[in-house]
Amino acid sequence: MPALTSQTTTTAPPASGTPRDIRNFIGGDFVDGVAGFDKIDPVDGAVIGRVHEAGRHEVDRAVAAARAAFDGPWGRMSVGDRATLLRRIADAIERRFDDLVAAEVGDTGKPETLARDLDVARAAMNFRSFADTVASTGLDSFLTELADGRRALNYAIRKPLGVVAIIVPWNLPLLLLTWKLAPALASGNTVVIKPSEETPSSATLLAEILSEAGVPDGVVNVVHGFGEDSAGAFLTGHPGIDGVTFTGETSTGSAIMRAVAPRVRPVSFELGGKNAAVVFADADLDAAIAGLARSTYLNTGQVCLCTERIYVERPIFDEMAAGLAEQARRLRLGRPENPATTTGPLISQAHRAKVLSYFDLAREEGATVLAGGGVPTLGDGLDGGSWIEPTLWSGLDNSNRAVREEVFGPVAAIIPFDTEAEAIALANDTDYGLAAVTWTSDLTRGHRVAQRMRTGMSWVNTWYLRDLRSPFGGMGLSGIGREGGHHSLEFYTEPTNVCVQL
Ligand SMILES: NC(=O)C1=CN([C@@H]2O[C@H](COP(=O)(O)OP(=O)(O)OC[C@H]3O[C@@H](n4cnc5c(N)ncnc54)[C@H](O)[C@@H]3O)[C@@H](O)[C@H]2O)C=CC1
Ligand SMILES: O=C(O)/C=C/C=C(\O)C(=O)O
Repeated sequence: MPALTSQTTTTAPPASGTPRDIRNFIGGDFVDGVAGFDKIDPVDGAVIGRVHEAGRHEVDRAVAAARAAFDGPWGRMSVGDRATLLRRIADAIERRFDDLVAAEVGDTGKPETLARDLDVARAAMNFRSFADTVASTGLDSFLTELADGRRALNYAIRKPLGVVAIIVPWNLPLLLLTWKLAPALASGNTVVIKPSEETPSSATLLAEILSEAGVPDGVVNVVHGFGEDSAGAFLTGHPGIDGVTFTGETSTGSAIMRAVAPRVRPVSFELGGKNAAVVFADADLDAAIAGLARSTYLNTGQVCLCTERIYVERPIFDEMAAGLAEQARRLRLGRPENPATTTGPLISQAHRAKVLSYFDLAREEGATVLAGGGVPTLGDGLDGGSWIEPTLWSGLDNSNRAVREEVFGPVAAIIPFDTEAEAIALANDTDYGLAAVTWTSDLTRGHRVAQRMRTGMSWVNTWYLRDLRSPFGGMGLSGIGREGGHHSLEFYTEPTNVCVQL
C-alpha cells in the first residue's frame, strides 16, 4: 500500500462512511507511516480506518523521543506530582468516555454496554488505582547494627527502568494498555506503545487525551503496525528499550524474549491460558450456570481468563450441561449499539478461521456439540462480519487437542469427574497456569481446592472479580511476573539500596 500523506489529526471524526486516518504519535505529534493498512469492522466487514504503519525510522524516532523526555524534567518529577497527573488523566478519560467507547466498539465490535462497563471504566480506574499505589507503597529500610558497634541505615529507593515498550493485544485494548501505562508512568518511565494492528483507535485517542491532561511531549508515544518484520519487532529489538511489558499469545512472548535476550532486558508477560472451572455437586447450581456462562462467553470468549474446560461432579453433570447449553443459546448476537446485545463478533475473519478450525477438530476428536458449533446467519447487513455461535462440547477428555490448546473463542468442553483429587488433577493437567474457578457451597473445600490449583489466580464462586492491588498473572506457559498494585511497581522500577554509616 502506498504511504499515507493526509495531515488531519488521527481522531478527527470522518465524514460518514469515510475511513478514519489513524496515525502514529511521536514526541507529541501525529506522524505518518511508511505504509498503511485497513482496519476492518468485525461487525460487518466494512473498512473503517486506514492505519499508518510505522517503519524502523518511526520506531527509532519514538524511542528517541521517549529517551529525551526521560532525560528531561519528567525524570525529575516528584512521586506526588506524578500521582496528581495520573488522577488528572483519569478525569480526562471520563470527559472523553463516549469517544473512547466509540473507538473501542468500532475496532472490536463488542457490545457498547460491555465497552462502557468494563473497558473504558477500567481505564480510568487503572490510573486512579496506581496513583494511590505509588503514593502509598514504601520500600525496605533497616537499622543495621554490626558486631563491632557500628550502625548504619540501609534504605531502598526506586528508580524508573527508563524507556519501556508496551505491546498489547486486541481483546481488551484500552483496559490492557492502561493497566500497563498507568504503573509505568506512576514509576517515572517513558513509553513507546505498540497497540494491536486490529485495534489501533483507542490507543491513538488516548494519546490525544494524555496530551490534553498535561503529559509532556515524548513521555507517551504510539507506533502502529504488525509484529514480525514490523513495528512490534522493530520496537522489542531496539537497543534503546529498557524493558518490555506484553500481553498476548505465548508464542509471541517467546519471540519477544528472543528479541531482548542479547541485551538482557526485563520482561513482564501475561500470556495465554486454558483455564479450568471445577463444579462440585454441592454448588448453587443456578449461580454456577450463570457464572460459567459469563466466564465462557464474556467478550465472545476473548479474555485470557475465560474458562475453556469445565469439570463437573458426575451427579450434576447432565443438569449443568443442559443449563449451560441453554445459556449459550440465549445469548443475543447483534449490533453493538443495541442494548439487548450480549455478544459481539470475533475480532477478525482470521481469528474466526482459527476458532472454526477447533470446532472441526473437536468434532473429529469425537465431541458432541451441545450448543452452537458454527457460523450464525444474522442478516441485517451483518453477514460480512466475523460472527460465530457460542458453543459447548461434551464427549471430550484431557487427551484431546481441543481440550489442551487455547482456542480464545466462545467455547468450552464440559467433562465429568468423580472425586476432588481427580478434579484437581484434571484442572492442573495443562502447560498453562493462568486462572481457575471452583464452584462449591463448602467454603473449606473452596479454599482447599483453590489453593491447590496450579494457577496465578484462583476464584471461588465467582470469576473475574478484580481488586487492582492483588497479584495478576500466570505460571507455566501463561507468563512471567505479576501485575497489580506494588507488583507492577516492582517491574517498572529498579530498587537501589543506599547504605549510610551513622
Ligand atoms: N490476552 C491474550 O491472552 C490474547 C491471546 N491471543 C491469542 O493469540 C492469537 C493470535 O492473536 P494475535 O493478535 O496475533 O496475538 P499476538 O500475541 O501475536 O499479538 C499481540 C500483540 O503483539 C504484537 N506482536 C506480534 N508478534 C510480535 C513480535 N514478534 N514482536 C513484537 N510484537 C509482536 C502484535 O502486533 C500485537 O500488538 C489469537 O488467536 C489468540 O488465540 C490474542 C490476543 C490476546
Ligand atoms: O482485568 C485485567 O486486568 C485483565 C484482564 C484480561 C487479560 O489480561 C487478557 O485477556 O489478556
